[in-house]
Amino acid sequence: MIIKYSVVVSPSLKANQRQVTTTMPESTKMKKPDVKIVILGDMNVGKTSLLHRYTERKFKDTISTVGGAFFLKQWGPYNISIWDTAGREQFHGLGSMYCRGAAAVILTYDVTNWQSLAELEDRFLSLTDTASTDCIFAIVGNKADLTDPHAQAATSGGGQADAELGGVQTQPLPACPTPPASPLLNKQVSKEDAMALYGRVLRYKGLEEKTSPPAEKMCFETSAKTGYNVDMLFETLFDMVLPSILKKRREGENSTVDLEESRGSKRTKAGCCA
Ligand SMILES: Nc1nc2c(ncn2[C@@H]2O[C@H](COP(=O)(O)OP(=O)(O)OP(=O)(O)O)[C@@H](O)[C@H]2O)c(=O)[nH]1
Ligand SMILES: [Mg+2]
Repeated sequence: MIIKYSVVVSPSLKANQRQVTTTMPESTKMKKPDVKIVILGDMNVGKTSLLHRYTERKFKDTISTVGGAFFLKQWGPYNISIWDTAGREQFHGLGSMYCRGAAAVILTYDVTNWQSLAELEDRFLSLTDTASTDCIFAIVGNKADLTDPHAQAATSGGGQADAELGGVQTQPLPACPTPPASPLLNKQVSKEDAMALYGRVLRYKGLEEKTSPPAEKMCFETSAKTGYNVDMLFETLFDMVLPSILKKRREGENSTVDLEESRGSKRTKAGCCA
C-alpha cells in the first residue's frame, strides 16, 4: 500500500521562514512512519520520476518539484516514508529540514551530466548533517537508458505495486509494440566516479569504509523511464533500514512510562513514608 502526501511551502518567504503544510487525502488518517528515506539531487536529474516509477509503475510527465512530497510505503509490518525534494536552488534551505532524522539518503545525479554529480558534493552533502548518525547513503545515477543499451531495453515489472495501489485489482495490459531504440548519448559519469564519491561521502560523515556497506552495493545506475534497477534500489534500502526501525522501536519501548506502575510505586512510597 502506498499513500502520497504533498508538502506545500510558500516560496515567497525566506527559506528559514517558510511555512510547511502537509496535505493528505481527506479520508486517510496518517499512519506514523517508522523510518524516513530522503531523495536529494540537482533539479532535472529525475528524483520525482524515480518515485513515480517505483510507486505507480509509470514514467509520466513531471513538473519541477516545489517544496516536497512524501510517499508512505508499507513494507511488511513497517511504514517507510520516502521524501521527494526540490532540486531547485530556491528551495535549498528546506533540504536539511527534510533530512532530519533520515535513516537513508539517496544522492541522485544524471549519468549524462557531470555537473549533477559535482553538485551532490558541493551543495547537497552538507544538507545530510541533520540525518541520523547511522544514516545509509546510496549514490544513484539516473537516466541510464540514455547511455546504456541494457537500461534502454529494460521494462519494469508492474504487478506488485499496481496491485498494492489502493488495493485495486488490475488486468495485465496488452503487449505494446517495442518503440524503436533511440541513439545512445555519451555517458559523462562512470560508475567508478560514483563509487569514488561514495568513498568521499563516508569520509565526510566520519565513517569507516571497512564497517560501512561497500560502494559496489550502494552505487546504482537506474532509469526511471524504463524501470531499470528502480525496484532494486528502493528494496535494497528498505532491507537496510530495518535495523534502524527495530532500534527506534526498542528505544520507544524503553522510554515508555508505564503509568500504572508509576502510580503503584508512588502509592508504595507514600505508604512507606506514612
Ligand atoms: N530519458 C530519461 N529521462 C528521464 C528519466 N528520469 C527523468 N527523466 C526526465 O527528466 C526530466 C526531469 O525529471 P524530474 O523527475 O522532474 O526531475 P527532478 O529531479 O524531480 O527535478 P526537480 O523536481 O526540479 O528537482 C523530465 O523531463 C523527465 O521526463 C530517465 O530515467 N530517463
Ligand atoms: Mg521533482
